Amino acid sequence: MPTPPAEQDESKLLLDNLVELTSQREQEMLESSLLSTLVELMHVDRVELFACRRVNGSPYLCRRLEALAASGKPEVRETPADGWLPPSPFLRDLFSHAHHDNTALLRIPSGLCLPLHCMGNITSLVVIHCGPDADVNRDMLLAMARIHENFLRLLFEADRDMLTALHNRRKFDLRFYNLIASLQHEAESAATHMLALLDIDHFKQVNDRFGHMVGDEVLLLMAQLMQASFREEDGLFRYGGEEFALLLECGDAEPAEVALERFRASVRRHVFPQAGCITISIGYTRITPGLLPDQLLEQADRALYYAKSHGRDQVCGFEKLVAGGKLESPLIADQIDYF
Ligand SMILES: Nc1nc2c(ncn2[C@@H]2O[C@H](COP(=O)(O)OP(=O)(O)OP(=O)(O)O)[C@@H](O)[C@H]2O)c(=O)[nH]1
Repeated sequence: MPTPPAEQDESKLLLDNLVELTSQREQEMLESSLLSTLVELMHVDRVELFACRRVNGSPYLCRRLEALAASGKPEVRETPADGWLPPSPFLRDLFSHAHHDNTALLRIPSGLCLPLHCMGNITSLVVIHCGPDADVNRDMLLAMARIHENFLRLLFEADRDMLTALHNRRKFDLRFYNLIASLQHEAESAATHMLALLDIDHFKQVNDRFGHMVGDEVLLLMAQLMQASFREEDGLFRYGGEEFALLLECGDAEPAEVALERFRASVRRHVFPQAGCITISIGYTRITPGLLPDQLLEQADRALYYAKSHGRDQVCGFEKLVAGGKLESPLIADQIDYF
């Protein structure tokens, strides 16, 4: 029996949305695609996404995205940040009891709440504003959530370093290039952005004296110390081997310098099992709009090289070294090359 035209339209809409959903390569794009798909398939006016995280074991939510029905494709936009807030009472149970229940779909006063998981944690909540009594296709909704989660896991694995679980070089490149592109478009950025390169001192000796497994453990512990020391929104990456990259945002350069120096001192105080005392050297530079990614990386790398060749266990800023006459200004180098 031929399929009725209305069902054909629904199936085509579903397939088109699945194609779009699965072609995304970034978490933000994947989420925006899911919201827009849900608005279309559920025939609702509004779907929202809340990011979830735990601080000292307690869950917090932050409203991030919303999709609104529009003529043609739904309109997806970032919502103004309200900050991280504890979940409302009817959502609290979700985080305590139903945490591992992958089929949870909650009725809430405004409609439905669909939790999304990645690596065993609820990473976001989707709120579908369909009213309390809407008749919904539960199976289809849950299937969409599972497809989204599978792709999220693939993205998570593609973006992470296997040893430390920090973001990897691929993710760094993407984040760094996007940041530079966004700064080019802002006439004057209110925030200061810093790029720092961090390298473990004499790491070869750790491997040589204690073996690669202990070396690997030092890398893993170093990543955990970084996560405990820097803010959630700071970008922390394993750049390669025993080198890490950081992207920090702050009001001006000084707090970033203080944070880097505080981290260097905390590593120096830390006693690593077997390897004992380990030090790090850090080179950083301000992400000045107009400079290319390679130029900025070279500046941070020159500051790191300076730290390494002047005793290690220190934090050096490129701009300060130039101002102090300890490194040649890139402008002078350019002029020499040019003329
Ligand atoms: N265990 C372990 N070692 C690694 C890994 N990646 C790189 N290394 C080692 O890191 C060491 C880096 O050594 P070098 O580049 O000579 O630098 P260093 O000994 O840290 O000396 P300085 O940087 O000059 O202070 C090499 O021995 C690499 O084999 C890894 O994933 N695990």
